Amino acid sequence: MIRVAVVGAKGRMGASVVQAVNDADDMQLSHTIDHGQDPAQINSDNTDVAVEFTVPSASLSNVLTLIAQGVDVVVGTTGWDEDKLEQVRQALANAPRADQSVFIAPNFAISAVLADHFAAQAAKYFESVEVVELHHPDKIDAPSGTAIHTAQAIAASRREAGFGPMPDGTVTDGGSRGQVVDGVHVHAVRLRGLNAHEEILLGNAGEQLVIRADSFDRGSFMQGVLLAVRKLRDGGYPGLNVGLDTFLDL
Ligand SMILES: NC(=O)C1=CN([C@@H]2O[C@H](COP(=O)(O)OP(=O)(O)OC[C@H]3O[C@@H](n4cnc5c(N)ncnc54)[C@H](OP(=O)(O)O)[C@@H]3O)[C@@H](O)[C@H]2O)C=CC1
Ligand SMILES: O=C(O)C1=N[C@H](C(=O)O)C[C@H](O)C1
Repeated sequence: MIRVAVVGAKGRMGASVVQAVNDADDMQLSHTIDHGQDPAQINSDNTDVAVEFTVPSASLSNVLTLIAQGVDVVVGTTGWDEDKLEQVRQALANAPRADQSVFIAPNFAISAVLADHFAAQAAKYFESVEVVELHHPDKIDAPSGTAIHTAQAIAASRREAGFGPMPDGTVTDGGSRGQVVDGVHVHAVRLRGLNAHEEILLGNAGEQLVIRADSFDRGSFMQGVLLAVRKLRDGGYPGLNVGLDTFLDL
């Protein structure tokens, strides 16, 4: 049995992970931790893998604590940048176990991971690309971590293809052109009734391709979360890995 701890267990995602672990034949829940509780209760004597879904302002500290406790960590919380990722790499270099793993995924839903992958492939064939993400209104960060990741993948693909900036004659902008991530405009919609959705719009003169992923409920993320837990428990992914495509044959 894989012993799994959940950090952020009372949250929307954390509660779904608790249920998914309880429903899995090969896993047992070791600890549930939420705001105000010390994640250092989790250690390598009681837990194999900790799953972390909290808030961007708390996630790095939780992950560093769990690394020091000798536990592998699967992280779904957003808000990661290169500086934070480097702190995780440094902590792993000094971790209690030589083969310790941290796995971070901007999105655990296969539809979103494939949309991201296809968008990067398609980006080198289109003059214009913009990203629209649409979420439930309780989400605290915008744009979504997934949309930032998608925009960065599109930008890398365009750079590789030797593309310059996209055509854009905008002169006045009160904010309606969205946030520019690595040269790609990203727009965020917050609407009651939505869960997690992303559209990538790609345009050439006279044609358009739209790639869209919809997560209608949080169950869509659970298969990816459990896959990551099993992969880390089986070993073979020491250090820091980012993105569910790490485990997929894309
Ligand atoms: N990678 C993926 O596939 C997905 C990622 N996400 C991301 O996951 C994160 C969580 O989302 P969601 O579950 O909707 O958010 P919620 O606000 O529902 O849950 C966050 C939980 O973390 C708790 N929390 C806050 N600070 C700490 C702390 N220091 N230690 C432990 N627990 C803490 C909160 O408690 P309290 O409210 O009392 O402060 C709350 O219970 C977000 O960053 C979101 O973008 C979401 C869906 C999918
Ligand atoms: O907060 C959410 O709900 C989600 N957050 C992640 C993100 O910001 O990309 C993943 C998914 O979009 C759901």
